[in-house]
Amino acid sequence: MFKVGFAYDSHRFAKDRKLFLGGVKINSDYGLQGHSDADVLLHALMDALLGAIGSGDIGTHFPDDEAQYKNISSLKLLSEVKQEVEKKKFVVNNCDLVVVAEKPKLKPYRDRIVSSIAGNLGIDKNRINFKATTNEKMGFTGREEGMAAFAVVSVVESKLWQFFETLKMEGSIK
Ligand SMILES: Nc1ccn([C@@H]2O[C@H](COP(=O)(O)O)[C@@H](O)[C@H]2O)c(=O)n1
Ligand SMILES: C[C@@]1(CO)OP(=O)(O)OP(=O)(O)OC[C@H]1O
Repeated sequence: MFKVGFAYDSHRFAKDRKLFLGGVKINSDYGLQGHSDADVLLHALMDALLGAIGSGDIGTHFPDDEAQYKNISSLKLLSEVKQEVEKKKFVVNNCDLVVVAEKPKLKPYRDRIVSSIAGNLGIDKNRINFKATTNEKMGFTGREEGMAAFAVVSVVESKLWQFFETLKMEGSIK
């Protein structure tokens, strides 16, 4: 069985905070406000993964009033979400991710962000697509009050995935 998940997250800019996107430290005068490291991109990705497997959302798994999550790296939370995906016997097929921000320019970080997420999820880099867009100076992102991110993911049942892998090895499919 194939399933898809979709998610949105946003965080307000804050001084004296480091900016992390996809687990990668980004050069910026501002970071993002949050209980965790506020990695808005990983938050959208995790919520999309949890959505795909019917497991709620990050706020339920990692409550923002629990001290253990204070300033936690969202990469650690992503590892837990990955375990949840495996527990439900699914494999991540692909992720399409977008950050909405006027600045900083994120294109130069694309490869690092993709590698970071692929490494954490243990999947091929070609299964992840990252992009960034401005909001053409409109709305809260346009006014540079914060950043937003969207994520779409697809997951495949592990057994079906193994079946496809066998077909690939036999050369029956690409
Ligand atoms: N924070 C951002 C925003 C955009 N980009 C890149 O610029 C391209 C054009 O963006 P528009 O919002 O004007 O469509 C976009 O496709 C990205 O390649 C970026 O790197 N960082
Ligand atoms: C990531 C968590 C962890 O406590 O905290 P925040 O960084 O505040 O992020 P948000 O997306 O507002 O809420 C989800 C929480 O699970």
